[in-house]
Amino acid sequence: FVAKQHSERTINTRLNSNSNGESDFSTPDMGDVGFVLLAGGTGSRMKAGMPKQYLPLRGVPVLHHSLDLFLEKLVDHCKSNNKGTSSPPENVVLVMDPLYQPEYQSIVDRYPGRLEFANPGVERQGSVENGLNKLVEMSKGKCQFVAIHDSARPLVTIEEICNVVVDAKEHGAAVLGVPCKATIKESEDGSFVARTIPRSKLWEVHTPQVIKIETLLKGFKKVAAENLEVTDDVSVVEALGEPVKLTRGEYTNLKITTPEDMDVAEAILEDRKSKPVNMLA
Ligand SMILES: C[C@](O)(CO)[C@H](O)COP(=O)(O)O
Repeated sequence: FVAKQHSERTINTRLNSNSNGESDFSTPDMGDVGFVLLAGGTGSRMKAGMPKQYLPLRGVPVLHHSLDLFLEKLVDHCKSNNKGTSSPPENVVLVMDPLYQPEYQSIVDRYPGRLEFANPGVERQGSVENGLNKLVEMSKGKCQFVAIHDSARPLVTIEEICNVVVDAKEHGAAVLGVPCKATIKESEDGSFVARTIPRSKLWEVHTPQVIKIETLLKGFKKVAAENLEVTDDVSVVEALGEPVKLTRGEYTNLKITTPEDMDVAEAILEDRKSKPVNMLA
């Protein structure tokens, strides 16, 4: 009996639902949230001959996991939760190198008005700007918030997405993250330690990063005018001096960067026994 109870609890924790099959977290209205999926990178650290977002993970390219989540699983989740009070997301922009776009045209055609391409910029911020402009255009101003996600983070969960959207709606901007486990040292020259940053203050941030569109547009202007270097999206909000909520995420939301990350991601998906991504195969 104890073993049965334990295994039921484990399963329910994994699925994040109670015994009635309802989720244990709140599902926000996603009707005014658009998704920008960044898949324009070259993945040079992977040394795989092709960008990491196209490498096979559980039989489908890495980026399909996020596409499937935003276009199918999250939509199903919103429809089946909160008794119809959470409308599903309607707009997804896929930022992708024009070289690869023809290969993905048939997938885009399967979601008319819901999925569109944007071209990458030179840096991350350029790609985000292009994706955001496309989102504003395709949603005809309906989207108030943008959720920016790295296609190299295929393990993000519906619960994490719901939590970060809830926080962004309350605070204007929110980012998924986890407290740092390692001690982080700073170096000026890459050879010697300059200082150690108190670990209790450090968070490793992930994506999606969810931001009010109006704020992000304002932030882009400041970043361009002051030539600021930003490596993530909420930095733009920080530059404006506006608050960014840290939403506690999962350590499993890793960014596939080097070859061993693929093995870890495969193992996590195997452990979750997650539903296969077959609609895009
Ligand atoms: C946004 C990010 O995932 C936060 O950890 C990270 O900064 C992205 O870096 P990338 O070099 O644009 O992949």
